[in-house]
Amino acid sequence: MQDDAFIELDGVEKVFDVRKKTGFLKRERRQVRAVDSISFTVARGEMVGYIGPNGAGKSTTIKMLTGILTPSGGRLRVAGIDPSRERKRLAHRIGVVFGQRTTLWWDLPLIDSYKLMHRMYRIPDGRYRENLDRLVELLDLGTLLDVPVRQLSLGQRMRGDIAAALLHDPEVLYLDEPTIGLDVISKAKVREFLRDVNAERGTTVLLTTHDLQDIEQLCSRVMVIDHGRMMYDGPLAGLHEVGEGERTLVVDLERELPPIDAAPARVVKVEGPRQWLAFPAGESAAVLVARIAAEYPLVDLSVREPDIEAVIAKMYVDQAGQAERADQAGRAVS
Ligand SMILES: Nc1ncnc2c1ncn2[C@@H]1O[C@H](COP(=O)(O)OP(=O)(O)OP(=O)(O)O)[C@@H](O)[C@H]1O
Repeated sequence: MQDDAFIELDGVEKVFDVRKKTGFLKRERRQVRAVDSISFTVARGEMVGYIGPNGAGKSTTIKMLTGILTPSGGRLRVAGIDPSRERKRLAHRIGVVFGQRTTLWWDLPLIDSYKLMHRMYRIPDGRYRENLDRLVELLDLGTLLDVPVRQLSLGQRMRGDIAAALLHDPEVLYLDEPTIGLDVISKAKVREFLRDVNAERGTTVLLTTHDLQDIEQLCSRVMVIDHGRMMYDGPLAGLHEVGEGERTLVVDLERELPPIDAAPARVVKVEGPRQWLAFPAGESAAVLVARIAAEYPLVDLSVREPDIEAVIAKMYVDQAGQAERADQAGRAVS
């Protein structure tokens, strides 16, 4: 592992047991491998994007990093601490913002949530006041402190949540969709603030988002996860290589069996009798299927194009479309 690694994951897995009702009094047990042998390190002071399609395993990873969930396997450390074993000790060193949910008290004025956090985190009085003043100024919260949280707009609430996550000077900040639903101006404010916190305080930031502009404007590195597996870890500019040249064959066998042996295809995931095989795009799927069918009890199959590539392409197309529409609107006005 890197010496300056602040966040370290080595072969981390999370498997959920899911029970599904399949009939009257009949339930079927199934395992969902939400995070599948993920390894990465983040250095102190780095700002890294963590992206992927819905259900890819991003939130599950963040929940393990905060200690809310215990990994099913592998090794995970944040600031040298095992999050699930020492959740309280870690809580003093991390800040979390879930864009879709608030950590603030809904019916209380914003300032009362901060006062409660002051006590909960046992922040020394001087430090609390200094941080509060700085955050109120930077996030433009002055006129909002006496307003009950439920009366805040989404953008105001988000700024309130970000301040709450930073009051105790955490060394690492996990942001799960911090700009979701915000207008262009609020997005710009939040991004500018995060850039400053990272630059001035050296706060390590892990950012989950569906908005590639968040990544473009904030992160020099991006990690892409799909079906619980790391697909890409590198600069944003290299993203177009993700998934290029590979397709996936999803095979349903009659029963659970050891991973299928069909080189050059390789098994990338197994869930009960279902196996996922990645194979070079240039190979014939029909030949591969015939080979597997001759040796294994095949029930069903499908060929999938790389999901992540499609998702990222879609993100780019959506954003290019938005930029074009904004451009056209701007031209119409002028
Ligand atoms: N508590 C749980 N019990 C069972 N399955 C779960 C649980 N939490 C997550 N999962 C499953 O694990 C997989 C990964 O979910 P996760 O929420 O981590 O994805 P995500 O990448 O954050 O998605 P999104 O972008 O939609 O928030 C999904 O298949 C999800 O249904």
